[in-house]
Amino acid sequence: MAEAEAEPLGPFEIQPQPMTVQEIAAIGGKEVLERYIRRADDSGGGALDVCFPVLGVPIIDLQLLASSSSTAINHGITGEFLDTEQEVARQFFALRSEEKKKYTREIGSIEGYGNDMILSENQTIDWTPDLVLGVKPHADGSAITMLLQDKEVEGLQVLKDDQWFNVPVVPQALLINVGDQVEIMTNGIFKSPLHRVVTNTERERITLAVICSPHPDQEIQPVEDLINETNPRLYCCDVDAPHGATEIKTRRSHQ
Ligand SMILES: O=C(O)CCC(=O)C(=O)O
Ligand SMILES: [Fe+2]
Repeated sequence: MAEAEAEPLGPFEIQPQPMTVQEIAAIGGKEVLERYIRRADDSGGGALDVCFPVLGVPIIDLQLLASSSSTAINHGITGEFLDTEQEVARQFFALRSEEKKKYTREIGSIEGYGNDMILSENQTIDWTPDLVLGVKPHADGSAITMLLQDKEVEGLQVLKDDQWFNVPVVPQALLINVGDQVEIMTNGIFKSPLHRVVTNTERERITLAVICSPHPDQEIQPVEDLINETNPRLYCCDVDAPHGATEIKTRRSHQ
């Protein structure tokens, strides 16, 4: 097929370009051009000649996220649900020891009742905080741990700058603890804190913990983009090697 011949371009008018605001200002123009005038039906908000309230824009200090523990509120879990969870836990621990032992944790399992053994129903322990710790100093081997702490009774302590600090109770907030795996993945930017729980001679304390971890077969290592000349790799990818996940956990719990 023969190619269509291009139509010769006829004379065309050059449309005058509207002046920019800067050009108008430069020649001292005072009149507001029609196209800049806000019409009554322009969307949003009503009159412009009023005092506007200041919007509270939250400031997120990202540095705080790098601190080892943080408290999450407005997490969307209802207070009623959290109270029920805590009540169920309380009821379970109030059962007779032989009942609880039916749910004893099996060797190698992470599910089930029991940690340090109760030797007899009549066993008494002096819970004086100087003598007995509720939970020994450790860092969590998880990626993150979420703790629903007892609403009234403190006990959790975190080691910072060689000093133990009490973690305050914030009812129905979730305490998010960075675990060893996130410490490794962030190449040490987020630190997995050493923590422990002290006992209370007067009052019972119940904390619920949700432990979040990748699959045990999932090899973890620092994110490559976080490693550079100024931030060299702090952890190897092989968990059996020095500074691997296993090592960091044991090193910390023996400190
Ligand atoms: O009881 C607590 O508040 C902390 C428990 C804890 O450290 C843990 O479950 O790893
Ligand atoms: Fe812990």
